Amino acid sequence: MHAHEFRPLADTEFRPARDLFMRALNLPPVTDEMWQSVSRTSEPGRVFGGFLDGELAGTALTGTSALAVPGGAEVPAGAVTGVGVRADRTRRGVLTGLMRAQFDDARERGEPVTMLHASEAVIYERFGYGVATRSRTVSLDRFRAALRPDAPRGGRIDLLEPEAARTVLPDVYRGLGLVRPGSIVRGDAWWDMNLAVAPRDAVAVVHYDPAGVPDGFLRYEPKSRDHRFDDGTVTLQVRDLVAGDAIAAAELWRFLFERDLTDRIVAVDRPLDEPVEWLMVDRRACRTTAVGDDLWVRLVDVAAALRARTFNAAEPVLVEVHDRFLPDNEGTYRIGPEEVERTEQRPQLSMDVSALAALYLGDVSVSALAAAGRVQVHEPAALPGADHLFTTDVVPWCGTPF
Ligand SMILES: CC(=O)SCCNC(=O)CCNC(=O)[C@H](O)C(C)(C)COP(=O)(O)OP(=O)(O)OC[C@H]1O[C@@H](n2cnc3c(N)ncnc32)[C@H](O)[C@@H]1OP(=O)(O)O
Repeated sequence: MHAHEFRPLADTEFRPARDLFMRALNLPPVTDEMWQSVSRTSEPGRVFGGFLDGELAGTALTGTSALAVPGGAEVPAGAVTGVGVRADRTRRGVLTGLMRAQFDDARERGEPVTMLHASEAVIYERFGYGVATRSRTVSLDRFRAALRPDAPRGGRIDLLEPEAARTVLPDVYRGLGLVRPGSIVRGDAWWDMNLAVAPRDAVAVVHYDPAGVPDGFLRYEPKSRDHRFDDGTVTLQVRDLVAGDAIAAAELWRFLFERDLTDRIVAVDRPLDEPVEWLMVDRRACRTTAVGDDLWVRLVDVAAALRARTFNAAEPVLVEVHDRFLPDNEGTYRIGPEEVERTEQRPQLSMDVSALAALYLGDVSVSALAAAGRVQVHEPAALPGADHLFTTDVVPWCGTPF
């Protein structure tokens, strides 16, 4: 038996922890130069170490952020990342202890929610996480990708000088506000790291409305193949496109479609309902090549998390929540537009807290989870009302890797 210990790491331990994480992902340790940009993501008190017999065996860190929920509130939320356990120390409960340390810390800080992007889909459900947003990858044939004449038009687009991206883009993102449920606050450390890891040929552009106010931006990287060895096609890889309205979005796509020396545009992490095809003369020039789970959410404090979002007008529904990892969340909740309260009444529905997390931002319906056996229905008449309560008019989307 090993002696387990879990604690926040001291500043001097941040870099060894980062190297351990990189090795767990089969990546090389960070260089001194990279550490300059990455180190700020290690917030004092929020980098956790898991020790076996006194030796660092695993790590996980939380970034301080906030999550937009249905109704528009921004809920304080811990962004969990940097999770890794030494390959020779896995399956000894190190991740389990790190998760518990993170949830305790989130509760102490009054964060009712934690969130992450998962390396594998089978890791986090046991800790109560559920898939709360999904995203798609689109691939566009640039030579067929003309916009329809009735596509929204307006404003102007400016290229950013590479050095200006770090100062301009955070302000533009902040100015837009969190554009959908599922969008998250990007702190300074996030921008430091993301711009530092971008390749040197990365391009950023900003869209301005007719009054000169920035209302959207885009970052992409041209990937060219050398025509002496193969067909020499060039793909623009779009990593970040956030727009405040339909005009900015259409203009940013137009900018991509009109790029010279470009054969293909591939955009990752896009909202499922983004109307790119509807903007195009030839909608088949846009193919969805992947749809995947995006943001995983954990309701660390179920009542506080549910109270932070709005629900549609409908009769309250009585939901029994199972939570093996954080059992003080267990119980029956009356969930309605006016109140979320614990109750001793008999539940109409039962579900694991991971299923409730999947419902939280409106990405999936209660009925769909019931059909999959993830929600147990004791009173079938309650199901349509529960669907209506949780439904949102906007498809949730995160769009921020971390
Ligand atoms: C948010 C992010 O940062 S995502 C990045 C996650 N990191 C990685 O994928 C790096 C490579 N993998 C690793 O470092 C480790 O294998 C981890 C972190 C995934 C798991 O760490 P471990 O210390 O082995 O987990 P731990 O021993 O606490 O396992 C808890 C349970 O989860 C299960 N489990 C853990 N990882 C996996 C997995 N990848 N696939 C299936 N089951 C898993 C264990 O079998 C165990 O089950 P049990 O309780 O029924 O026995």
